[in-house]
Parts: sequence; structure tokens; C-alpha cells
Amino acid sequence: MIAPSRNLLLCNKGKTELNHSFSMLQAIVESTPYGLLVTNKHGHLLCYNQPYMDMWRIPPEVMVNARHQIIFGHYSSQLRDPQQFLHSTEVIYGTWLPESFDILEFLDGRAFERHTKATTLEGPNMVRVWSFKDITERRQAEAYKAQLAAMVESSDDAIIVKDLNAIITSWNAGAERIFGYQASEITGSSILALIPPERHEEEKGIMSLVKSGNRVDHFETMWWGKGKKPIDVSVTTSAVKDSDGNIVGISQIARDITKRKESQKRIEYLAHYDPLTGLPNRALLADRMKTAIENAKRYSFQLAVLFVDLDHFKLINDSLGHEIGDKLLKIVAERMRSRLRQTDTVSRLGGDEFIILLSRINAASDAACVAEKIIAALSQPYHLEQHELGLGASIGISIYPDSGKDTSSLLRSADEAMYSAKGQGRNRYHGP
Ligand SMILES: Nc1nc2c(ncn2[C@@H]2O[C@H](COP(=O)(O)OP(=O)(O)OP(=O)(O)O)[C@@H](O)[C@H]2O)c(=O)[nH]1
Repeated sequence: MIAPSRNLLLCNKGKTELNHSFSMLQAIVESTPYGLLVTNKHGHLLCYNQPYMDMWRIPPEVMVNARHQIIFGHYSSQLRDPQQFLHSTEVIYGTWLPESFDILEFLDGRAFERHTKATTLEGPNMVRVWSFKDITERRQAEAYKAQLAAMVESSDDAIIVKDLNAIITSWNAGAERIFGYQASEITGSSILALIPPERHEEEKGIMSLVKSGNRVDHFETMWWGKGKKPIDVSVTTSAVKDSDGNIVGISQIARDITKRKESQKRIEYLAHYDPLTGLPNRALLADRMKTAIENAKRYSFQLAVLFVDLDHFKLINDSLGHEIGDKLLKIVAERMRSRLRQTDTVSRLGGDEFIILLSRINAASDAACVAEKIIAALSQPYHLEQHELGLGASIGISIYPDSGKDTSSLLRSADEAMYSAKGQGRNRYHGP
């Protein structure tokens, strides 16, 4: 800033004629953004510039014939540590330090680098030049950077930065925890080290989206940890830009969602399978029956539903306990499953009730054959702990389309047939 000379470069050398070189010096002093102050050995103010006045917010009248020490009060009221300021300034004058450097922190958050140098002018005049550089913005930027670094390091997520050639340039502690590589091991490698080959195309697609200015949020995929360990991750990818807005890198924030995925799979499993036997449950059976009925209708073939209820299962439960009962149910399930085709379904409705869906039969006699096979398989002795057990089953058969044309009527009809089998003496089947 260059300001009117008389006001801005105040000199006790006023008696001296201003010559050309003095004007030039004046211009230099006023054009610098630094606050400048020159004092003599006794602390008398010889000259100073406008940035100096602005920095200390000193009214000009205070400066008339002032000594440095006199305006210390004005300085001190603005500083965070006035004692340290007074002490260091006294040391500088007292020992006439040739040079010194420190940082002044203001109560309002500003910060200045203070530098002072003792100089000998012509003759015996010793003066001291003080310069003050405003470093508030730099300090704030540094503090912001430090906060950012602390946040990045404390994040549970992996925060990875890579260059435009997919080379990893930054790797935080979260990434170390999730993927198992130390920053020193992986920095400088391609991000593809974390991505299974079959997902490279997917990654390329994301990169081209991001390079064309988009951001890809919470993309769920599977990456590799150390030793090619599969890790389900949700990845947010965005561009890293320089101050001119040019893309200079890519940042990827990856969250480990393995546990969430596992519980999702578990919930899906429980929604469709019986946890004791691993067989499809009523809901999955209903889906499969719906599809099978649609196919049977479309291609005009028959299907069969077999309602299987174990005989006197309650006796086993009551006499040998629930645990043995559970083990028996598992073996029963496995015996039925192993006797059926892949395309058929055996499901557990609950308790000792099972439904077999034969999704395509040529004649009702096919269903009767399967019922006989199942009864035979289930009546084989069971060796459980020290017990040898025998078990019968009663089976009711319904046939699409003769016994019913939808899921519930087919199930109802098979249930009724099963009760008929029970009524006829158990361990047998009854069909339409
Ligand atoms: N161990 C075990 N038992 C179960 C489970 N669910 C139901 N049960 C039992 O299975 C038995 C079913 O008995 P029922 O079908 O009513 O009677 P049953 O003894 O088989 O007699 P019938 O069917 O008339 O031959 C009951 O004792 C239930 O407590 C289970 O998950 N585990």
C-alpha cells in the first residue's frame, strides 16, 4: 500500500531535506505488505509504515514522539501472551540482540511473524528494524490441514487417494485396518491390487464417471484385503481438484460392510429357510409353488403336493427330550431331500410337518411312487446317541389341477388327505 507520504512515513528526521533517494525509500517502505518499524537504541520510533499502524490498530496521535516502550500498553492489550512479548522485547533492547525472530499471537486470532535486526547507519547511529508479516491465513490453513489430517487418521473408514493413473498416493489408518496393508507397503502401488480382476471394468466405469465431473456415492462392491481376503465395501469416489479446479487425483472412501452384508444374508436366509433343518420355509415354498403352478398351467402338465406329518413324534420328544427330537427332524429332512430331484422342493412348515412339491409329474401314480419312497426312507431305523428309533410318516397327496388350482387349495387338499392317511392307521399315504 502506498499512502500519502507525509502521513504515512513519519520521521523524526523531519529537519533533514527530503532528497530523491529518500522518496524512493519511502515508496519502498509503503509498498511492502509487511509492517515496518525502525527504532533507535533507546526505543525511540524513527519511522514506520501504514501496515504497521494497521496491524496494531494504533491511532496516529499515539505515535507522535512516542517511544517504543510507551506504546507497549497498547500492544499488550491485544496479545495472547503480553508477558512473553514484554520480556522478549526487553531482552532484545537490553542485550541489543543482532537479530531475532518470534511469532505474535493476537487475541482476535491474527498471527504475525516478528523479525528484528540491529543495523548501524552512517556514523555512530545504531538502529533496529522491525518487520511484521501477517501469517494469519497461513496459520489457519495449517490448522485446518492438521484438523483434516487428524480426522482422516481417526476415521474408521479407509480414505485412499490415488493419482490419475490409479497409483495410491495416500493411505490412512482406517485403510490399514480394513485391508491389512501398512501405508508403506501399498503406497505407490495401483489401486487394482485391491480389486479382483472381474471387477476391473466396474472400477474403470466409476473412474470415467468421476473424471467427467461426477461423484459416485456408496457403491457396494467387493474388494480384496491382504492375501486376497474378500471384503464387502461401500465406496464413495470423488475427484481431488487443485485451486484452479483441475482434477489432480481421485479420493475413495471405503467402508467395511462385511458385517452388514452377513446380517443381511442371515436375515434373507431366515426369511426363506427353516433354521433347524435348512429346508425352505413356508414363505419360500409359497413362492416356488406359485412359479410351479404358473408353469404347469402354461405347459399343461401336472404337479403334486405331498403333505408329510410324522407319526407319534410327540412321544419321542416327550420321552427322549427336545434335543433328540431336533436331531431326528434334521435326519428326516436330509433323508427326504436326498430322495428327491433337484427340481423338487422339500420344505418344513413347522413342528413335524413337511411339504414336498413335485413340480412336474406325468401321472398321479408318480406322486404315489414318491410317497412310498419317502415312507420307506423314513421308516429306516435312526441311531441317535444310544437309542435306535423307528418312525412312521403319514402323507396326503394333492394334484394340480384336479385337487386345486392355486397354492392354498392344493395345500388344504393335501392336508385333508394326510388326515385321511392318519385315520386309516398312519404310516401310509392317501391321494386323490
Ligand atoms: N424337537 C422338536 N419338536 C418340535 C418342534 N416343533 C414342534 N415340535 C413337537 O412336535 C410334536 C408334534 O406332534 P403332533 O404332530 O401334534 O403329534 P404326533 O405325536 O406327531 O402325532 P400324530 O401326528 O397324530 O401322529 C409336538 O410334540 C411338538 O412339541 C421342533 O422344532 N423341535
